[in-house]
Amino acid sequence: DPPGFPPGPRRFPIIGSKAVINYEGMKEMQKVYGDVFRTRVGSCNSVYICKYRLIREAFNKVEFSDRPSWKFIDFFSDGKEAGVVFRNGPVWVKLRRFLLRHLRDLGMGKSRLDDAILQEAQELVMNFKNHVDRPTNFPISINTAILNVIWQMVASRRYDLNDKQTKEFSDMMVKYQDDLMFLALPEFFPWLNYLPACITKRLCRVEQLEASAKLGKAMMEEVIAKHRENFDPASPRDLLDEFLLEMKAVEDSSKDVGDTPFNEIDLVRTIFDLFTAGYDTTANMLRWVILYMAAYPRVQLKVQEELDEVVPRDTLPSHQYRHRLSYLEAMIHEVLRVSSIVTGGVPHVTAQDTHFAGYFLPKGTMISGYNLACHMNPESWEDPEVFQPERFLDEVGKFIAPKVDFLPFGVGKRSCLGEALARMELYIFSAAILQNFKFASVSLEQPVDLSPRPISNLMFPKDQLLLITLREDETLVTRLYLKSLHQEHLSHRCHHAPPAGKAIATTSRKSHRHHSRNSHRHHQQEQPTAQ
Ligand code: HEM
Repeated sequence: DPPGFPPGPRRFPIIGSKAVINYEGMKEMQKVYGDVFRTRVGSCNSVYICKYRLIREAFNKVEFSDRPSWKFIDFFSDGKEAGVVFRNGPVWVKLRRFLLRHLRDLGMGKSRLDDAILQEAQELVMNFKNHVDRPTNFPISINTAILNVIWQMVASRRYDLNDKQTKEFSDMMVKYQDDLMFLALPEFFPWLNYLPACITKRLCRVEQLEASAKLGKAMMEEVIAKHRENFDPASPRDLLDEFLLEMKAVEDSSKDVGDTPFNEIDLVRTIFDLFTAGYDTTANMLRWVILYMAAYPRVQLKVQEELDEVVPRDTLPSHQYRHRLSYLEAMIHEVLRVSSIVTGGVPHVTAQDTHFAGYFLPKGTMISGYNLACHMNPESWEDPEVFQPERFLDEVGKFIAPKVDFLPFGVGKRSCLGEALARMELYIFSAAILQNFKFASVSLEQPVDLSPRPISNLMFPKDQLLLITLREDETLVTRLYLKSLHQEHLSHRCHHAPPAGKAIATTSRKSHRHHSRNSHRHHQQEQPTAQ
């Protein structure tokens, strides 16, 4: 390590050092080495920043805003640097600005895209009905709904839930992400390059990746070709049209426009980037929401009571209801916090030699803003391991947006481009399914498994069986049981709650709700019945 480099665990030749693989591992290293430390995988150093203030300070600086120039990342674009996620310099700046502007204009986080998401939510609810009353895995329709929202935004197109091509595409995206990790191996273990080519190829899953990339590219190219056929420069319909418009401007320009992202390769890769960045993340966040609701039935019930109070049962929860659904918003924030789905963020590298937090970081040092450390910081979050949506509510039950130690979408110049879209999707999809369904573990003997399935820097939930039931179909017995459970809970927390049995017989649904809505300030932690 160069002089002044952050400290870290002992390094060994070839393999590197102890790595951060989970929360406990991170905490242990933070305790020994401080908020900024180094690990080493093979021959690559990686610096972890584990304090919110420092992550924000670093990621707001240009010199911390580059991505690693990994050759394997450009596999999809035939080895050419392209797209937005792993792009650096002025071309990245141009492309990021273009995307942000048009995503905003297309209604990201506003009402226009709201309609597209509502349509998908309706389809999702219809599809979930096929999975009720028997143990089921997460319905695959979650993937299709999320894919369709991106397709609508990019190319005004949606696919049927049962469409064969969608299934192929969705499988390909998941497989591509998993396989890509293997292609990364020679980047960290350069000696692999000296093995016979056929062995390295097999080890790095090159053939599988080639097949996935071919399929992905063919689909993108088909969509682009169709768009070109009826492209009207006077009225761009979607992001793809806006991109074609920029490409035309570059072609028509008599001046030298310098390096530009507006060309065919960047177009295909940028669309692919939006899928890789926005599909698995959002789909798995929705799965986390479902799992946490199944594990914490009382939280689920409170979300549903609030929904019943604010949104008419026969109406889908469009964005106009959002500001009145404080508990739902708090629940989503709490799931974002505890799941910390993009745990280590997407890697950055230093663009030049730099000094930071008392250390020297040479150009090209890989930096990870470790958001899980912030999300579990006891200085900001009381009992951080406890799942408690109430922490995001003020004393009158109104949602309060967190100001520090909350960065599921990153922070600074490279922060998530699709944050507003992802938030809108999480809100509408969670509200729509919780309005209609109840989620539970299959049995008390088979509790919900909230331990993550870590894949590189991501924390995805594990596949598992769940029980989905229709809310309208709840038998009177279940309803009474749930009410008594709830009432019992209130009488534990809230001294003025009436005795459980009596409340069922005499309390009207409205006043019952009144108790539950006002009681969250008395609540401590809701114990999961299934955990
Ligand atoms: C719950 C869902 C999502 C989560 C948790 C999430 C999280 C993140 C995080 C942590 C980063 C890295 C920030 C950094 O490097 O400092 C990121 C980058 C990015 N995200 Fe998201 N994201 C989500 C959904 C989406 C969606 C729906 C889209 C768009 C369709 C999207 C597009 C992007 C892009 C393009 C980048 C790279 C930005 C750049 O390098 O300039 N994300 N996201």
